[in-house]
Parts: sequence; structure tokens; C-alpha cells
Amino acid sequence: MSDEILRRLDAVLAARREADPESSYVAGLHAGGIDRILRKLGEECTETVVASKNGERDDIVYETADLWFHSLIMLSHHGLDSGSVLAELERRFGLSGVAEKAARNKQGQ
Ligand SMILES: N=c1c2ncn([C@@H]3O[C@H](COP(=O)(O)OP(=O)(O)OP(=O)(O)O)[C@@H](O)[C@H]3O)c2ncn1[C@@H]1O[C@H](COP(=O)(O)O)[C@@H](O)[C@H]1O
Repeated sequence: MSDEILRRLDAVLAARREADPESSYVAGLHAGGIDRILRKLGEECTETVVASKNGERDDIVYETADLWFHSLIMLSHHGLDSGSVLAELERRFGLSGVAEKAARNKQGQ
């Protein structure tokens, strides 16, 4: 997924927060509050895990798209968007997970 589609989705999701739940799936989730959004996010997470266990490539892509999409709705609920997450990934880029964990452990001493 290019970040162009993420940016376009961010804009649509922000606009849908105030839309009519009758005509917008996203507005319907927001109307149910954070608990409804998180329940759906949890379901999509589980479905992604099951798809990965089953190993069907098309299902893995489809369920992961659902998971990313519902993660964006959760971020939108908090007034955040994909840009914040992409910036965090950018910040981490090139920093080994092993080195990062070692630095954290050293700070904790
Ligand atoms: N990318 C998506 C997208 N991906 C998944 N979904 C919906 O997410 C839901 C996923 O739930 P499930 O797989 O569990 O299927 P389900 O059984 O239909 O779900 P529920 O009845 O349990 O809610 C489905 O209803 C999908 O249609 C999406 N709905 C919308 N978008 C994008 O969001 C935009 C705004 O959508 P609206 O808010 O509906 O206008 C759209 O133009 C699209 O770009």
C-alpha cells in the first residue's frame, strides 16, 4: 500500500466521523463509540491471525487490509491518522530491534 492511499483514506475517515451512520460504515462504528471500534479491531486482528495460520495468501492480504483499515478508524477516533504512525516507523527505520531493546534495558538500570 502506498502512503498516497493511506493519506486519501485519512481524509475520508476524518470526514466520516460526522457522517450519517445509515449511509456510512465508518460513521456507524464511531456512533458506537470506542468500545464498538475496539471490538471490531479485535475481531479483525483475530481474523488476520487465523488467515496467517491457514496460509492462504489472498485471505492473508484481505484480512490484513481489514486490520489496517480498522486501525485507521481507531486512530481517527483519537484525532490521529496514518501520518503519526508512518512518522514513528520512519523514526525507527534502520534502528535494529535488538539494539533498541538493549538501549531501553540500559536506561532502566
Ligand atoms: N476500506 C474500507 C473498508 N474495508 C473494509 N470495510 C468494511 O469493514 C467491514 C469488515 O467487517 P467484516 O469483514 O467482519 O464483515 P461484516 O460481516 O460485513 O461486518 P459486520 O457486519 O460485523 O460489521 C465490512 O463491512 C467491510 O465492507 C470497509 N469499509 C470502507 N472502506 C473505505 O472507507 C470509505 C468510507 O466508507 P463508508 O464509511 O462506508 O462510506 C470507503 O469509501 C472505503 O474507501
